[in-house]
Amino acid sequence: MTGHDWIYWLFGTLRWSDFPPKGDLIADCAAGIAIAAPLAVVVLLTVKHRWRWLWEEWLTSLDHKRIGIMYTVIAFVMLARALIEAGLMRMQQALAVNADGVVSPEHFAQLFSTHGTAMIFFTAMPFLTGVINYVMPLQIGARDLTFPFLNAVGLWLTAAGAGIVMASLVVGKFAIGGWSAYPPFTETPFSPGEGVDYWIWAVSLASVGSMLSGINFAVTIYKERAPGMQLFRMPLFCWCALCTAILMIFAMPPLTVATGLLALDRYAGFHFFTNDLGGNMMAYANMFWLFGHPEVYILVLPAFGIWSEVISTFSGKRLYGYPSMVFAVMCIAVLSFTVWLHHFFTMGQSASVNAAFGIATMLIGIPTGVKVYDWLLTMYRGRIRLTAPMLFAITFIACFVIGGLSGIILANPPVDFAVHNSLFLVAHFHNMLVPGTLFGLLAGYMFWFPKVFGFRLDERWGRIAWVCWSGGFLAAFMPLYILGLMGATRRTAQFYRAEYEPFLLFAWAGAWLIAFGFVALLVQLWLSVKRRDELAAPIGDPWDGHSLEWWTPSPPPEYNFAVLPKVVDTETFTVMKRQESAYRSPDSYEDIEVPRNTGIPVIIGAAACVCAFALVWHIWWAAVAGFAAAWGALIVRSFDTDQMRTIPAADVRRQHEAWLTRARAATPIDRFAELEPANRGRAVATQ
Ligand code: HEA
Ligand code: HEM
Ligand SMILES: [Cu+2]
Repeated sequence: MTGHDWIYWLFGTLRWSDFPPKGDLIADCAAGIAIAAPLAVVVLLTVKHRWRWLWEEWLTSLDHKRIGIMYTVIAFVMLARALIEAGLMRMQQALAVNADGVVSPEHFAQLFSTHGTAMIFFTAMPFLTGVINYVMPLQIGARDLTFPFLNAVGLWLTAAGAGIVMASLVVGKFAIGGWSAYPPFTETPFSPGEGVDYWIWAVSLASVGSMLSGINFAVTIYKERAPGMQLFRMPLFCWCALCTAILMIFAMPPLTVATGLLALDRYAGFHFFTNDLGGNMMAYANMFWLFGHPEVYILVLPAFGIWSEVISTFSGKRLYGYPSMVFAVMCIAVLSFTVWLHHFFTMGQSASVNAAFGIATMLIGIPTGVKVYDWLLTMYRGRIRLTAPMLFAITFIACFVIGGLSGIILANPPVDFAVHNSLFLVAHFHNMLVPGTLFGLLAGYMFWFPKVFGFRLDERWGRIAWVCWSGGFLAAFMPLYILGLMGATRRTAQFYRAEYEPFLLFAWAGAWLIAFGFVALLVQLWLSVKRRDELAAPIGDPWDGHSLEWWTPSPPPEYNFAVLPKVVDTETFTVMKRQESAYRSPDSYEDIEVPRNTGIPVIIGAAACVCAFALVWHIWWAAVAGFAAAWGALIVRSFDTDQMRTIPAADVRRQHEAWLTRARAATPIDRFAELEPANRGRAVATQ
């Protein structure tokens, strides 16, 4: 064997030249941050002697609440990254009208590919999975998800995928084929090198993780509801979570298959999606969008659930038209599997096929409209409290209707031929994803934060964030509708028409405002942590809530409920408060079983990450080792018969009675002193 063979055997295609410096200032800064930030965390943890705490309390935890929080942390980290990329793209396009701008076309292509991938798979998905993880079991009166171990495996697979996307900042390059990675462009002849492989393995890990989460959520909702919690008594958020879960179960596998087949094409010389030897890229387009369209509803349905909770709570009213809301979500979920072809009207079907899918697409406007009217009617004559989440909700309704209507425009095949892949399309989908999904998740974060940590977030900075995000969104994306109609195409690094410039500059200013919005969120968090004693809300019901999660202490004990609630209504907690039975001592307590912590999911995630990284670089021995380690860890776990831990009834009683005593002693004024002074009067009035 020659020396060169040995290098290939050991390091695959990885060479020194794949490491920084890469000779490009922006790429090197990005690599620097991607190395320095985790290093800083490592140093901080070491200096503060926090490793054991992190491992024992967090990383190995199977508690759905902690897993939910860890998902949210991943989401925030990836949001920061994807926002920086978005800002760079806005800067490039604004500065590159009849000029070179700041990044090369190839770098620009990497930016929209990583931005799209990071936002969809590693920001929005972990965020919504995190919120469902945290809130859904509490709302249905359950002690955990049905499969806590599987839940942790899903988390660590997602983390592994995010790790792979982050690694591409430092080692080699990410794909330039967009978030949808269409072949034949992503086949080896057109995209040699590691970029597409990074995309394939990152997305594969995320897709498997999400499918596992979907199964877990659906089974939990079917099996773990508290006594009396009939399906039609579940809070609307749980219905949305259920429909999301079903979409995850059915929509993720086509993606896993599509990425798998693309991998076979690239690694083993298959021809599924090539233009010759019997391949057909349309098979990919169909599979990708068979996932991709339901995916956009996976992204938006949990947000619909959050909006429903936020709007009803801060309007001091029951949700208007609950059954119609439930049927609307179910209709949207079912219809979302019948419209995927609208993403490629221009790719050669007959006019009648296009018409069928166009009509199916437009039909989704009806159940969505039902929801919009129900939200408006929930607010109508309510005692509205304009807290930060509620302000986001109002912006959402106004903006989402505009984005929905632009979707209906795109659903007309002849019109779509004119604006397909233009900035009009980019405006449409950001108009759904930013005010719909992202604002929804941010509102959920602010709404449930006091539940999770026992103190509220600072309202003033919440409002500042709201102003920046809403104004920034409008400024950044409304000009894109106009640009699209003027003919500007998506995924374009440079334009040569001077009349685009003012709109692009305006959009860039919007991106800055959004960046301030993100900083405002960080300031809000920092200030709130500093002022946590003042903002404390330990009794657990800071907003005068309706559903069961507000009936536990904040933060809730690891077993969620000392005694399981008896559910009598969609708004059981409101009923309990009215009957003054919410804080009564139960007749008896029982021992509670909770899952023991285990490091195996972390090992599986780490092994999967190694395997994926090795596959990207063709380091076969490491890929096999990673794969074997992941499955080996799973097999080891299957022999572990001591997976549960019992919390004695006496401990449960002690903790619970202490909280009850405090809760009973609190007058309504005390309880709502947990609210910002401006809102206190109104909240007390709603009591
Ligand atoms: C959260 C994400 C999200 C959501 C909710 C939607 C919702 C909708 N989308 Fe969008 N869409 C995307 C994200 C989303 N989309 C993305 C990411 C892409 C591009 C991907 C890519 O190419 O990279 C895309 C692309 C896309 C296309 C492809 C265009 C092209 O490639 O050329 C089309 C075409 O039909 C479309 C249509 C619609 C429609 C009709 C809805 C409807 O669901 C909207 C329904 C809502 C309303 C209509 C408003 C409220 C209703 C009323 C007030 C009632 C009255 C109105 C009527 C009865 C009409 N979308
Ligand atoms: C909030 C500020 C955001 C800004 C300023 C922004 C900006 C951009 C820009 C400039 C592009 C490239 C458009 C082009 O092709 O010319 C883009 C693409 C994209 N964005 Fe965003 N974005 C934002 C938020 C989001 C969010 C929250 C999501 C998803 C949840 C998202 C998902 C996408 C996707 C999927 C693409 C397409 C990538 C591709 O072409 O393959 N974006 N964005
Ligand atoms: Cu679609």
